[in-house]
Amino acid sequence: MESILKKKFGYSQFRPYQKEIIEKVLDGNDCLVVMSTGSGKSLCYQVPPLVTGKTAVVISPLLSLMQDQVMSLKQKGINAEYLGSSQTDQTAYCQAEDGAFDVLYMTPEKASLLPKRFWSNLLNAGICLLAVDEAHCISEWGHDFRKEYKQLDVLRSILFNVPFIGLTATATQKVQNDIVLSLKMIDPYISIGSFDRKNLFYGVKPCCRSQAFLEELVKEVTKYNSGGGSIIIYCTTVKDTEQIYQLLMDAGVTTEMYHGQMGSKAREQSHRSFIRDEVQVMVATVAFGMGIDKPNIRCVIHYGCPKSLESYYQESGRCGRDGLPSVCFLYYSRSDFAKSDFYVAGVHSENQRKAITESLMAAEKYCLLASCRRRFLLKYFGEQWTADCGNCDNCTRTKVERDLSKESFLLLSCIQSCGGRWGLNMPIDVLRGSRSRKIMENNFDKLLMHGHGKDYTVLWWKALGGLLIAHGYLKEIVEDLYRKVRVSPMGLQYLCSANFERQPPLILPLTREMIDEEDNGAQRSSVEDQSSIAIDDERFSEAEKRLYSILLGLRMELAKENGTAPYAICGDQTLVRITKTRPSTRARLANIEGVNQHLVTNYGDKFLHTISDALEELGLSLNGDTNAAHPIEKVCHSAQRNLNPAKFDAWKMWQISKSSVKEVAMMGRSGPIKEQTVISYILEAAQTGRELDWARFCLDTGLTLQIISLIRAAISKIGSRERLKPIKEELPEMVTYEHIKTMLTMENLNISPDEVLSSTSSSLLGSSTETSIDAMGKESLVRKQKFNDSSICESSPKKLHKQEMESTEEEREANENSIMEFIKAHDRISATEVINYFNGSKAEAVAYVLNCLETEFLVYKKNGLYSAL
Ligand SMILES: Nc1ncnc2c1ncn2[C@@H]1O[C@H](COP(=O)(O)OP(=O)(O)OP(=O)(O)O)[C@@H](O)[C@H]1O
Repeated sequence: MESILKKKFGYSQFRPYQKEIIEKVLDGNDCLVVMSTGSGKSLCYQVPPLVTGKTAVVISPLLSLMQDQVMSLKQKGINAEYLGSSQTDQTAYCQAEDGAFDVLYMTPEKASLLPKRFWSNLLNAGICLLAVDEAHCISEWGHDFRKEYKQLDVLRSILFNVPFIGLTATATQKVQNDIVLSLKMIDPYISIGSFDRKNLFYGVKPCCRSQAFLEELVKEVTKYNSGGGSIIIYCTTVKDTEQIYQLLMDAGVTTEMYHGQMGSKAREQSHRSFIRDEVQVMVATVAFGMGIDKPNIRCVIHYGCPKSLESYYQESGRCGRDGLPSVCFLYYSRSDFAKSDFYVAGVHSENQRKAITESLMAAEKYCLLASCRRRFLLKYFGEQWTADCGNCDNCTRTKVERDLSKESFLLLSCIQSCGGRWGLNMPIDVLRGSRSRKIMENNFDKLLMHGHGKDYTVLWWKALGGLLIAHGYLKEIVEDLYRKVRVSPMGLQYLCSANFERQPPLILPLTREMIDEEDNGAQRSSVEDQSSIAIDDERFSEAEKRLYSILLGLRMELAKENGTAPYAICGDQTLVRITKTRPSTRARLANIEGVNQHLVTNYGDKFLHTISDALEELGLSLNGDTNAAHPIEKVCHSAQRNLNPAKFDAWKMWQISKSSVKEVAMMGRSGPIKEQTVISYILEAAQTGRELDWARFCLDTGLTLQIISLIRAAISKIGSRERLKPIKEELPEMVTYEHIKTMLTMENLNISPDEVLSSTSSSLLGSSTETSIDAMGKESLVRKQKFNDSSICESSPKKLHKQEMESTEEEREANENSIMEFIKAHDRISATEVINYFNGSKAEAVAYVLNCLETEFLVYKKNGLYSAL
């Protein structure tokens, strides 16, 4: 399975839950998968057909989504197709029933209309699973119920022995039960992952629909747009969509628009140009919801509160699917919360009407919150999360807290005196001294607190109401589809402990609305400070930024040539890794996380040539930061610790000014210092998170692969790496304390010395080896006689060590098969170990075969260690 994962998808390891789910499906179990948006659910049904050679049938709600997925899979060399009304290829149907496709998508309508003969033919050819994507659509309790999904149960009796998988990102317990029952699942394996999307920043702000606000919004979008990523602005109405689209276009931001009143051709066109990166900004209604599978959306803005918290989670979840930091903003106005009548119109089922009203209430609460938004979201989906996330507006904003005992007492006692039969409007009107007919009829003008709340606006009181609900002093219920607010037992307790003159302190954080209201709405129309959340630019140098944009151009060109979307060629994060790594060979390219075999075979040479052509002008070297090839778990330890000026100077001179250790030693702040001291200063800088060119550092300090293996042998002999002295005592004089410290520091920082040193030694091997590998392309596995070519690199550091080995051990010669066998038997083995083992062949030749095996996707290297694929 791992081999399929790397070859077809370019990934070196499964994400949490994926492997278990795939194994369960392969064992024939039904499965229910509830995992966050962008967590990688699709892989759970895309891998089994590649393992079994049988078709996976996938039910998906939208044609556009199916088309995008098919396009993406084709770029991975996976045979995929969809059946639906817009399928123009008539042969697709016949091929589908013959089992010609690995993955076959269809809408629920299509699935229930296909004749039995189709299914029995496909069953004969082989079906490995039936996946129901967006499975929450099957449930009336779900936020997006679709009646066509209900008919899918007929397939159960036809596909009796085929495992069914239901997949969704949003399912409460009720919805989960409904999915299992509706799909007639038998003892399903249920996998529920976290709903947390760590890379997303959540922000909310009240807005008024003024011209000034819209202008601010346009400014904001323009700013994000200049950062390069894609943006979606979701509007709640077609009118808003058209207005914002026009404003953006007038401001010179090339934008697409998508809503239900557009013709299907126009919508398709709009969708396509957004997906293909021809435009960066999309203004849309939620009609442009589920179908978006674009990984590099950096910002999702909701202009207007969505109809439910589930929808918000789904729609904002389109953001940052490639795992890079991205932001989700929600701009609401109070009138958005009064739309439940509109949403329930035409819905006959009482259950569904209640579910819709409650979901809107949850979205309202999310908007009005003064505490951590992520915690609220996760709690809503049943996850316990106690800490503040530090990655939402409420966590990052300086909290303004105040004693609101007087105001809270007034509101609580007024709600209690009004009999708990109303929403917030009535008690607030009483507090503000209204003499409306309703108030007079109910004698509420006689209440003690009547008119005592005039100092604050209606909106301020509503915000306080929301705050008291969030803190448990009030509770909101839905009765006969009306929202009512009552004092909770905790609120009653508070009322009992207080009276009109004196109340115990009640310190609460002010919500943004309250602050804005107190400032007389001075900031209400602006989107201001949210923009301070900068998207990490991956810490590119200027030259790397230019290379990245050249590679973006190449990807776009390749996508156009192949009629596909740039992200289907490879994701942005993969492109970042290619930029940082700057591979010189197909093997190095293949090794990069996210690069699959299809890319290497079809576009590999174009990438390599583009990189090598650009480098000279940009002043960058080939085979740059080889550790950037894989996702690195961030090393935090002491990363933020400051360095003292002498250490910082030493690091700066070496890393930035590119001086040698010797030169730095000569130019110490207060006179020359020892080279050993310089080395330890630089290593300390690396430990505090500063960048270091490890390849140059190893060269400068004389650390070689041979020394690394000697140090490793010494460590394994004494069984500890804690103290340097015993290690040093096991080693020849030539190995210094600085060598040992450097190797240990690299390993502590999760940097593989083997990887860094193989890259330096293979660049030392000169271009003849590299070119011959490239020129031989796909059938390039090396022949035996090449190994004995003694002209290659007489001075390789490995040679000395190999001579030592040769004198004591039998000679083992390397060839493609013997190396493969060796790696299979010793999973996760370093290049040095392979080279040392094959003592009958030259080190360079062994490295060369390893390179070729890697290009062929027969072996895979991670953290400098090889595994067989
Ligand atoms: N094992 C993996 N390693 C790295 N990336 C992965 C892995 N599995 C999936 N991905 C990537 O994660 C992204 C999201 O995956 P996917 O589209 O399957 O999400 P999803 O869970 O179906 O989301 P949604 O519910 O929003 O449709 C894709 O770009 C996919 O290629």
